[in-house]
Amino acid sequence: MNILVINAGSSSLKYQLYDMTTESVLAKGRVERIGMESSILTHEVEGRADVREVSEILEHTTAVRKVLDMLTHRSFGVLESIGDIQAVGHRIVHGGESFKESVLIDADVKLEIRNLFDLAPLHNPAHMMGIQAVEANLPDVPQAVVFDTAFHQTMPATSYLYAIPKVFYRKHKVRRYGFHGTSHDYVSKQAAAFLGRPLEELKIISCHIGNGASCTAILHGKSYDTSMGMTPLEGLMMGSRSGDLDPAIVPFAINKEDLTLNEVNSMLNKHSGLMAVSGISSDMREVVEAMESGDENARLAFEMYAYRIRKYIGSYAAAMNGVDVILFTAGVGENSAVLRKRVCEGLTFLGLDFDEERNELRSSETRSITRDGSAVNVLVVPTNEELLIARDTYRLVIGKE
Ligand SMILES: Nc1ncnc2c1ncn2[C@@H]1O[C@H](COP(=O)(O)OP(=O)(O)O)[C@@H](O)[C@H]1O
Ligand SMILES: CC(=O)OP(=O)(O)O
Ligand SMILES: [Mg+2]
Repeated sequence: MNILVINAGSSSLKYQLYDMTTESVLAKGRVERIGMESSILTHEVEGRADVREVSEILEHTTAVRKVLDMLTHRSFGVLESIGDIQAVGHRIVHGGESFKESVLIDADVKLEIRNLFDLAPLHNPAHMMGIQAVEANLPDVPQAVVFDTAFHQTMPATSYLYAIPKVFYRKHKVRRYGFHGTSHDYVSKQAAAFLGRPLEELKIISCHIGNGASCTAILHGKSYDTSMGMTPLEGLMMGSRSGDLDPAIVPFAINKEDLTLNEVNSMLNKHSGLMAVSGISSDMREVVEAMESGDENARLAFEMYAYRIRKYIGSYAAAMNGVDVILFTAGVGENSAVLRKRVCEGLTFLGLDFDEERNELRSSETRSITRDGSAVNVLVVPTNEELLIARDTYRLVIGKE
């Protein structure tokens, strides 16, 4: 069975085509700048072709059409016809409290995703465009949705409630949801398999450090607490997001700088984090480069970023009364040895015996970066959200047949 996995953003659409008999990626790519003057489609076929096409793609339906054209292209394609796509799986950032697991799409599911627009105004409307674009192009193909929030639905009330009047939760579902759940779920299972130990026995702290970043305390295989909240703004310092801050700063900024609420929201989501503190970039590679050539603002940004991760690890070790495994994943977590080192340096009190040489080794496989015998295992685990989406979609579609 061939499954197309789609991660639709407001102006972008990433895709991967899986052959589920071997779980191999036949092709992948992304369409960027949808709705702008020159949209860019990048299409990759393992070891065969690399295509970059610039044209005008005004909306998601056309973007999906272009992707399908690419997948069946005479030279760059991997399919005879679009009839060879048997199912489509979508990443949905916000599933609220309605979705505790992945589901096949029907009218009720679409309505519920719409009802959640308020809780994820940047993400869910874009996902809906992706779903509708697939419906328009592949009307008979079953579609599944996989939620970032689903894995965290096991959190206890002590983790998910905010200490504010209950009416906000009752009336408006204001609570902590958590995100990157597909990734935290996948990497925690990979870690247990790597160590050859049952997941149900382990206390894991999973650090998904990418553009968006979150830490999750995974107690015996279930999410117990996580650093993102009602939206993906809470918690760690990120590329362009502030993470935790005193909420009193919001009215203060509105009064003192004459900003609107929307402007403050945009400041905290798009102009804060590494970007704001370094004054250079939201990209960790550029921040590290500047730091290494002596830039003090870049150093401060890096130090704050690492410190916040270490604080969350410490608090989650306390939350679970111990920790067996700390793991790093996603763009920064998988690739930045210097960041991992800085975070782990302050964790010797946990009995963590860091191995600098192992930390420096580059590999696309799961690996340990602590010495044998360390009381806490620190692992680097490559994430693969798309594969998990493809697997869930496959399971749901097969189950229905
Ligand atoms: N070698 C590297 N060293 C440090 N950071 C890196 C490296 N490679 C990638 N990154 C970081 O990874 C981030 C992207 O992570 P990723 O998980 O792909 O993010 P997202 O899926 O949220 O867009 C980039 O912003 C970049 O800072
Ligand atoms: C939820 C979230 O922050 O997603 P991303 O890391 O893709 O921005
Ligand atoms: Mg991501």
